Amino acid sequence: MFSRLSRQIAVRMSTTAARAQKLKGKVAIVTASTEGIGFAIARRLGEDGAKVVVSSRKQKNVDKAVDVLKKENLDVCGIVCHVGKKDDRSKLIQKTIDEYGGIDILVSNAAANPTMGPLINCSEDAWDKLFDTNVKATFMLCKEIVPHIEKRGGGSIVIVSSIAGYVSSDAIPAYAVTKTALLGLVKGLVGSLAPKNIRVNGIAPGLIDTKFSAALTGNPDMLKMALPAIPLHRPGIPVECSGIVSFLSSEDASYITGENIVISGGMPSRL
Ligand SMILES: NC(=O)c1ccc[n+]([C@@H]2O[C@H](COP(=O)([O-])OP(=O)(O)OC[C@H]3O[C@@H](n4cnc5c(N)ncnc54)[C@H](O)[C@@H]3O)[C@@H](O)[C@H]2O)c1
Repeated sequence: MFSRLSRQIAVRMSTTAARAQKLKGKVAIVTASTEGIGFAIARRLGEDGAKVVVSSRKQKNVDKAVDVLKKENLDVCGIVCHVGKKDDRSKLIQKTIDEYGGIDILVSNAAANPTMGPLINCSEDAWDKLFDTNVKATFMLCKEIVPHIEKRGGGSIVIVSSIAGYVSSDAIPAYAVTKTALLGLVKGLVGSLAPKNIRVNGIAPGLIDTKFSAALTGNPDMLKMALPAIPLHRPGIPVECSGIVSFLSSEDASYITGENIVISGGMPSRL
């Protein structure tokens, strides 16, 4: 039985054409994908052959991102989705089914960061907002999408956490705690999703030049202080987080589940 499975996998993986469009026929949802890391991931999954549903909280940002990607001849559509709102999540799933007939890949990328400063000063409201958006919404979206991936015979989930989930952060420690929780969510989901042939992995970006990190990357003095901790001595750019997500979502990663991959220019990660 296993040798037949090995042969099937080898055949699927050895075709050069299949590798060039390794996500052909797959349908992907990427949350918070109208800019930054999410947009780069949506573009890469589209370039690798997937049909992609982009989303974020504002219609005008969704329209703009869809327009840009369509002009690149990618098969995309979009819808507004605030991941913390159940109704928005349901509409995102329904839109994907209506447009593309199923779901194979989920990339959960949305995150909020409403607070800075010492953890002990974090207000209850900020704590709730962080955990609702970053942790609860991620879990609920996985839970709601899993039956659809299962109907397709299996697929992949990638959860975007952060290097801050490993090393915490003096500046944004409460956000860092939510990202540590996501590292655990990846590990925790493996057991219940493996029997459904759904793999779940995570990426943990380091300092990536986006709006999210602009307070640091856009401030030369702060950036100068941050760079010595990064062996590659520069911030990353969003596209540098995209190839690994395509890989993890593809058959090339068919025996990889429960892993969190750090993309940090060499910044050490440990728990
Ligand atoms: N930029 C970095 O240095 C860095 C480092 C580690 C991890 N990350 C993570 O990468 C992911 C993407 O961040 P980015 O750097 O591309 O920033 P970004 O600001 O470009 O994107 C963040 C996105 O999240 C969206 N968002 C926030 N709350 C949302 C909600 N409730 N529903 C839907 N969308 C929501 C925003 O609209 C925005 O599009 C986040 O999970 C972030 O935590 C970023």
